[in-house]
Amino acid sequence: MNKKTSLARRLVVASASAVILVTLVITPIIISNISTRFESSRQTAETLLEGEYDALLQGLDESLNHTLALSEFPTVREYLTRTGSASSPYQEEWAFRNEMQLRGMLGTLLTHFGRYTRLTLIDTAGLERLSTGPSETIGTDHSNAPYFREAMVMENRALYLSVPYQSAVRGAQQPSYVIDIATPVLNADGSRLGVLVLTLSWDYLLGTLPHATGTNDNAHVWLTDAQGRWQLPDTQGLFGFGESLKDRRPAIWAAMERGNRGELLTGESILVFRTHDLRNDHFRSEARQVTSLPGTQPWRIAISVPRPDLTFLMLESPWKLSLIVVTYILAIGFGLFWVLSNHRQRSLKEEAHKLSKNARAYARELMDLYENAPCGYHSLDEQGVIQKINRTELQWLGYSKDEVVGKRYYRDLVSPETRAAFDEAFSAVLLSDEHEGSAEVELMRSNGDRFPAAIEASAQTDDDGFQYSRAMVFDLTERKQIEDLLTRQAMTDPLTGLGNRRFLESQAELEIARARRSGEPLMLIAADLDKFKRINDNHGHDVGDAVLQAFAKTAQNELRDGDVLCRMGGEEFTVLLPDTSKEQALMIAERLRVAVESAPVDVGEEGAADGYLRYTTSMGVTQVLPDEKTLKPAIKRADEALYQAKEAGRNRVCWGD
Ligand SMILES: Nc1nc2c(ncn2[C@@H]2O[C@H](COP(=O)(O)OP(=O)(O)OP(=O)(O)O)[C@@H](O)[C@H]2O)c(=O)[nH]1
Repeated sequence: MNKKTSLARRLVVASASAVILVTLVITPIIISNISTRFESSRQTAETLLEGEYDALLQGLDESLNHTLALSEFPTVREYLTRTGSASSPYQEEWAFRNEMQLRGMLGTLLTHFGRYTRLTLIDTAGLERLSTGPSETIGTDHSNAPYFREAMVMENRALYLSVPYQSAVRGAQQPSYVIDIATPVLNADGSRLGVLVLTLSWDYLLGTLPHATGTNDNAHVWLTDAQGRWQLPDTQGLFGFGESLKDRRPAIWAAMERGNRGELLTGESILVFRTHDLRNDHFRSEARQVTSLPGTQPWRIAISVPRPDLTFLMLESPWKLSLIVVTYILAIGFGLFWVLSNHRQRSLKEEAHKLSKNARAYARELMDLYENAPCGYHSLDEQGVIQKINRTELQWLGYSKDEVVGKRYYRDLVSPETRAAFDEAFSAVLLSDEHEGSAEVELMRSNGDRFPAAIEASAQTDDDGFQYSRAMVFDLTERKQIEDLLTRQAMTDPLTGLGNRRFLESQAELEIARARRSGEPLMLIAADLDKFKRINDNHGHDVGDAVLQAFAKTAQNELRDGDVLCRMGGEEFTVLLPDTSKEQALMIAERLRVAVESAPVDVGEEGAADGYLRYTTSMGVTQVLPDEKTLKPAIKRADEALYQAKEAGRNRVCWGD
């Protein structure tokens, strides 16, 4: 998985975690809020139900009482008592006044209360005797109407209540719902005079209910008859008048039918309900008995309020919704920020890890270079004690790190002969302005061997001054060997392998000094091959070379180890004889002369007739005098003696004073 995918995945996880976390925190709060709100809604619904119930019954009971009061009104009785046409002008006048009085009173009643739409007086024959309302219908036959038939058999103060129905109302363009309240009109002696019907505006009655229109708290009033028929006009948009709740909401209806009071929860609302049976519960009125059509009572009255849920709460309190949204946004924002900053930190850590890995590898490399460098490295403290030393130098010296670090003075590893040079260089490192010093010394291995080395050191300082001295050490063994070889070559005669004039001079210094120390005489022989030019000329240069080599060999055989034989150039040779007397020197020279004379050189048949070339040598012998610091005077004397030997006929030895 690449880095981008992993970051995207972590961002998603962080967002999801933030959402889950916030949800976990706010869910109990919301649930508690909903439950509090639920309880409050339930109580509101119950309070509203009681209010609606009381208002409905109060309005209805008032109307019942009005009906009863009217039926006992004397003018009403008198009006119904009158039968046939007047027999005298007085009676006619009285009847007219009675009717006017009644009409005036009823008109006042209708306009005063506003809730009644009509009042009808029916005589015992079922004929309408008087009515107030949208139209005069005197003489109409009501004998088959249920309210007439029921009222005609009722006792005093008993009432009949019709179901609400639609009817034309005076002054209104649309028909509206009304309910008829009928009661018998009896004379004081109990004889039946007729029936009084008061028509109550159902719309008006319901309009007095505080929540009938559903404008308060989103509460709705429900009212059905005993069959579940909706008894309210379609003002709340729930059901139409007469619609069957039983068909539309069977579950609710079934629950409502099960008890007189109760509470129901639907998906969207809380519904509290109770029943009211006008036939039994009319005790706030003065009616003795109330009758209604079968199946219309009891009423079921209910209040529904919206059931609080999350959406309800949010819509109810937009600031809560905003708070929740802001909380989610903040949590997600924090989650994303956390992931991004964490990602950055991780990248930095990885980078740092990489850098430190590189640094470690670099340090290892440096350490490797330090330890296995072709030169030695060491660090000394101010006292010259070894603090650090690399593997190369340890191998040269034959020690382990533990044996020297912190334990040995470096100068103890320097040979006593070269220790002064080391001390001087170390002092320069400590004390000189440059804090640098170098020396060529001889170092001693653990097994006692020595080897030449060059040390180049410098001091490491900081604000506190000297910290330690760090030195590079070079093994000079090879260089010395090369130098020695070059020196040897420079001092050696390539033809004979003997030392040359330079070698003689270097040896002369030593021998002169030694002779002076020992007091023993030092002798010098100068030898020169006789007629050598002729050998070259007669036998060739190669034969000449062979003769020179033969002489060197012969002379080496005749001389001791301590004697110094050199070829001075051409056919001239010199011998230094330490600890040798004049007699001995002359004897050695003579022996050499004889040896040469008696040892012809094998040059092959082209070189000589018998294959052997005979040659001789002349020598001058002298002493290197004790007061002479160089060989020069002695060589001069030996050359003079040699010259004498040549002059005297060659192949002889002469002494030179
Ligand atoms: N083959 C050979 N000849 C050399 C070498 N060095 C010098 N000579 C020769 O040695 C000869 C020396 O000759 P001279 O100095 O005249 O002396 P001589 O012939 O020995 O005569 P006397 O010394 O008087 O007996 C010269 O011919 C040189 O060329 C050498 O390395 N090899």
